[in-house]
Amino acid sequence: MAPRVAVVRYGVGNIYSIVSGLRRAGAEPVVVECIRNPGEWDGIVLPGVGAYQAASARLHDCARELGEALRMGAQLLGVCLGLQLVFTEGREAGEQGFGLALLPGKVERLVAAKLPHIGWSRVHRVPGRDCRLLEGVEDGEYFYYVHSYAYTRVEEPWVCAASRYGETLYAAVVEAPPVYGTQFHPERSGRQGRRVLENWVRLLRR
Ligand SMILES: NC(=O)CC[C@H](N)C(=O)O
Repeated sequence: MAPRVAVVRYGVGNIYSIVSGLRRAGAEPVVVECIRNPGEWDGIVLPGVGAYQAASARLHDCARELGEALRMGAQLLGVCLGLQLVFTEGREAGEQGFGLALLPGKVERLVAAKLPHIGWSRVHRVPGRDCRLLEGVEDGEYFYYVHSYAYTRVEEPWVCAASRYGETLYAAVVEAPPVYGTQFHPERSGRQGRRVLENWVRLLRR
């Protein structure tokens, strides 16, 4: 039985590449506006397209049920914007927005000559930290990014891999079970991205 995964649609961008990536990774993805039946889900994905403020406003409408689903055993995967929404707050377009605060800290603007960062960057594990999403992936592999903001407290124990863009070193992979996230887009990162999704799906109860 394929694990059931809710893909929360809060942004305006195309989420169907993450839906097909999850299906290829062995899950049964269902696009939802909000989490209504917390016990129904083995996994919840916060996809990575859209603006922080709009997404956080929509997501707060179902933060309670999302938290209940995690308490009932669902695993969370935040992708790009979705990872950013896991933290306490984010700053985008000069405004302050509030995330789900599942992990402490804020998302900040990258320091670089050219933004957004659109393209492939190397992802390096943080030495000594277990990174289940990167199992079977070579250290220094390239993953695809589209962002201007990131979580930069790479010294925190839940950051298990990092990338650098411009002058900013930032979290590429975050793991604090049942919360997982990637700043890159695994669904747009070829075979190594597919492996990341397979690793996450494998964590879900059957
Ligand atoms: N892909 C995205 O939606 C990017 C997330 C966020 N808007 C950022 O610029 O970092």
